Amino acid sequence: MKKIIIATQNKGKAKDFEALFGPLGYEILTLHDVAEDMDVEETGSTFEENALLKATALANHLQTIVIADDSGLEIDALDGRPGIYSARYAGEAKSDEANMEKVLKELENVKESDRTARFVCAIAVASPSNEPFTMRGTCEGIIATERKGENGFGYDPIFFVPAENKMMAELTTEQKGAISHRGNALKKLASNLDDLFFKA
Ligand SMILES: O=P(O)(O)OP(=O)(O)OP(=O)(O)OC[C@H]1O[C@@H](n2cnc3c(O)ncnc32)[C@H](O)[C@@H]1O
Ligand SMILES: [Mg+2]
Repeated sequence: MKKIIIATQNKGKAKDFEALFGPLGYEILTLHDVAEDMDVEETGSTFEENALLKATALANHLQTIVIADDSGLEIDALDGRPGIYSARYAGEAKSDEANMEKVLKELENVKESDRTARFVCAIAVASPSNEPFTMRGTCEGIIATERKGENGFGYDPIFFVPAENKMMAELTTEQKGAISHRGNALKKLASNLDDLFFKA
């Protein structure tokens, strides 16, 4: 099977990518498979900058083409926070539970019509020989007042998707991929995957 390497430590993201790439005939490898110890500092000020940092570091290390994803949740009532700090919003321990708790508390007195938010995903593609590039996908939603659903990861249990009339964590991985920020970013790449990764 053709393999695509993703520079991520996040198992939830890896699962999303497996559902997106699997049907196209690709197997996913992550940092756990190819460079367990690699931890790139996310010092950029945008999703794109951070995705480029992660993809370029691993592409240089492995001398092959690599994808990275930098993503997060932008909440309008919080001026776009947690944004690029989504993974560590409640502290360096990177706890999904604590992050959701913090968001729910900050929105305690915010009415439903003002709880609009979006997931954002920047995907970077880097290789040793070509200029790296990025693409962005988004997914609009509303922050609920309590958790619901068992699927997904991160903020999925508090993110209501009006288009599906369900929480993100109530969707299957396949359903999520069809409407998610990650799926929408990848759609821009999918048409020329083979050209990019497996040029004869
Ligand atoms: O950097 P890597 O190793 O890829 O893993 P990470 O979890 O640190 O990833 P990011 O730096 O891109 O931070 C993304 C955070 O945004 C949130 N997030 C991103 N995509 C999400 C999704 O599809 N569903 C729920 N939360 C998501 C979640 O808290 C992630 O930890
Ligand atoms: Mg990260």
